Amino acid sequence: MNDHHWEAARLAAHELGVSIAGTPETVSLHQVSGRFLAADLETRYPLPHCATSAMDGYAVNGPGPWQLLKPLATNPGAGDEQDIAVGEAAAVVTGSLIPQGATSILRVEHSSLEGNVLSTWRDLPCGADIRPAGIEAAEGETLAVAGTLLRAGVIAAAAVSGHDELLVAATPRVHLVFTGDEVITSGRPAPGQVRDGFSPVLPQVVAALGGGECTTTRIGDTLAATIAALDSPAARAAQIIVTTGGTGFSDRDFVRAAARELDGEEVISSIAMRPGHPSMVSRLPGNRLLVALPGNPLAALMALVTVLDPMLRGACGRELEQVHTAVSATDFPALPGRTRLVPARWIASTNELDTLAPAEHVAPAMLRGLAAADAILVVGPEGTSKGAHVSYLGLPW
Ligand SMILES: Nc1nc2c(c(=O)[nH]1)N[C@H]1C(S)=C(S)[C@@H](COP(=O)(O)OP(=O)(O)OC[C@H]3O[C@@H](n4cnc5c(N)ncnc54)[C@H](O)[C@@H]3O)O[C@H]1N2
Ligand code: MOO
Repeated sequence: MNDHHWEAARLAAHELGVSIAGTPETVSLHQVSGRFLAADLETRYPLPHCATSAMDGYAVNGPGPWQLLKPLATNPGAGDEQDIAVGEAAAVVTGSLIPQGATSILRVEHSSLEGNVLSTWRDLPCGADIRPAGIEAAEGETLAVAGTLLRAGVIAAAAVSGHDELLVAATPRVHLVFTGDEVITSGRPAPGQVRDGFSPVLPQVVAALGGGECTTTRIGDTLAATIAALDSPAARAAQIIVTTGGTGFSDRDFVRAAARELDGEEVISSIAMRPGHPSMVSRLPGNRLLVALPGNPLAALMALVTVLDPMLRGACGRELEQVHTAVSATDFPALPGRTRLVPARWIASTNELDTLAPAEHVAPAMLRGLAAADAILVVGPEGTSKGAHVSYLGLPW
């Protein structure tokens, strides 16, 4: 078996994702939540596009007291703003256009009105509470770059900067195949059975990473069932097929053999990582990618972080996530030929960088450590020592 280095596996998976990226599509702002921008988001006009009042009160010209020309404000946009000369004022509300001649806005709570003479006991600097046109952004200024996840803040900014629809990355179609005769989906497992840790989370994780809604199927451990699952109409309609389990070399593991039977080209045979070593990526006919995650639950999720996240990023026009740097709370001895991925927690420290401590219960078949984790330590084969820098990735879900 020819191991891919961990970094090389990530890069290869990202490139494979790029190779299956679909044509970006234009989608209504009301439907873009959770999608990824396919082009930089630029303002269509200056923000704000006209000078407006930031407060309810009075537009005034020069120092007070002022003659109030217009005691009642009209709605912003009514188009009946009145020019004011030095010593004059006109009522405004928040968002009103600034009348010609106004030098500042006097807040209503800082004003007193006797007859039509308006005054204030406060200092009123020139420009106070006037929102000048373009103060937030010029026309054509970039608010978010291609690859940004469209969430509330960006979508709202797109709306107020003049967009009705956005160009978003195409959603790669993903088909999930859960293998294992012993895997049950509810209740208490009998001896030899296990509860399925993948089907309750993989669809959501795939969707969050840009894969949209998945199709899923569950199969037992036979070669025929595995071939049929990789060649079913749903699997043939998908661009990425993800299997769980069956990556090993026992007479009960069929994913590699099934991929070969279907003329798959094994691009990644295994990854020099722990856990997750038997992960496999194959290119199936029809420009479809097979990501085979191991059955051990932590191994599968660390393989997902290593391969599926980069692949979906590539397919959605996003960059590979760069690893970050923290301080290691513990020694990790060298482990020649293996990169370790270890669920970890932030701990209080006085270091210049934040400190990550490995979680407990992080063997390949355990999920307890991941359940408590804030991040994933990435420890190279050379290991690291307490207090030294160490790489980490955020949790992608
Ligand atoms: N002789 C060797 N045995 C194993 C090796 C090895 O190098 N030599 N590698 C080990 C490693 S590392 C891993 S990882 C696993 C890979 O196993 P498979 O991908 O073939 O997966 P299975 O054999 O089908 O299952 C392994 C394990 O995971 C449990 N499982 C499967 N599906 C689920 C699920 N949906 N939810 C929870 N748990 C699941 C399954 O019951 C098994 O216990 O092989 C090692 N063996
Ligand atoms: O590497 Mo396996 O992937 O330890 O469970």
